[in-house]
Amino acid sequence: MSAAPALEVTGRAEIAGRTLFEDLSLQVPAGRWTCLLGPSGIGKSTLLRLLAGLAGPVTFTGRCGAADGTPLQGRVALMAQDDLLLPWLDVAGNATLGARLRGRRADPARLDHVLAQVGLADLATRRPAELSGGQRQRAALARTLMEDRAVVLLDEPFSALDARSRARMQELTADSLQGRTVLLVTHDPAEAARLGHRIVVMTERGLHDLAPPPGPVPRPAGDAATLRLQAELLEILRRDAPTARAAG
Ligand SMILES: Nc1ncnc2c1ncn2[C@@H]1O[C@H](COP(=O)(O)OP(=O)(O)OP(=O)(O)O)[C@@H](O)[C@H]1O
Repeated sequence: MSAAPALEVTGRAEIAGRTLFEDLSLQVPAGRWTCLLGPSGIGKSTLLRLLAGLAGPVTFTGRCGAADGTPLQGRVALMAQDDLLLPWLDVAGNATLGARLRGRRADPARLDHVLAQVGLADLATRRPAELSGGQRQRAALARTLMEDRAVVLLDEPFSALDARSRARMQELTADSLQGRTVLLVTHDPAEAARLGHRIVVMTERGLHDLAPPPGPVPRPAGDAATLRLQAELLEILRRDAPTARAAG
């Protein structure tokens, strides 16, 4: 894996003739977890797609990419909100798709390890249609972990999981992605408070930066400072428009 770079997105974006954000300035520190929250439709997934080089219908003006100026291509993995599993491939085939698309053979020992980590070792030969929503999401997570990239963009990666699996997958992912630059989009204040070295709320008025609780991630869910931040985040998200200031 190459060294994990810091990321930056500075500029404005428009989609279908509508301004999505203006004068946005987001810095994502190198080798850390940044959690991004905000109301539905504000542009969080769009930011991830821009960083992944998938602009789609978005017109973006500004700087978007690694702060070291080197293209992110080949250094970034995106786990999209939609699991994007190929229906004709089984779990193992989907998890190793990236390697095969690059004309390589995935390391079978690593595949076994990752599938065991996400709890899908016994379901490796199942097709997506034979999986539950949570199992599909874990298959998509396995594919992302198999990519072994320095920059990992996660769009609500644990949203379909039951509480127990969610806690386990948060811990596994935090452990597996140590030292990488991770940008995690989530609607869950508890998740952000557990996992974020940096926590940013995106609103119509801009970015709102919150000080993370002390301690290494993943923080214990019942930790007093983590619970306090969770409550603060919930309050901010319930308010329509928190005081905005550029996160930088
Ligand atoms: N292909 C498209 N054409 C037109 N508008 C789009 C398209 N894709 C997304 N949008 C609009 O862009 C805006 C931002 O979408 P985006 O998916 O980035 O929001 P989000 O903050 O990630 O929302 P959520 O939390 O619901 O996933 C939304 O208003 C959405 O309707």
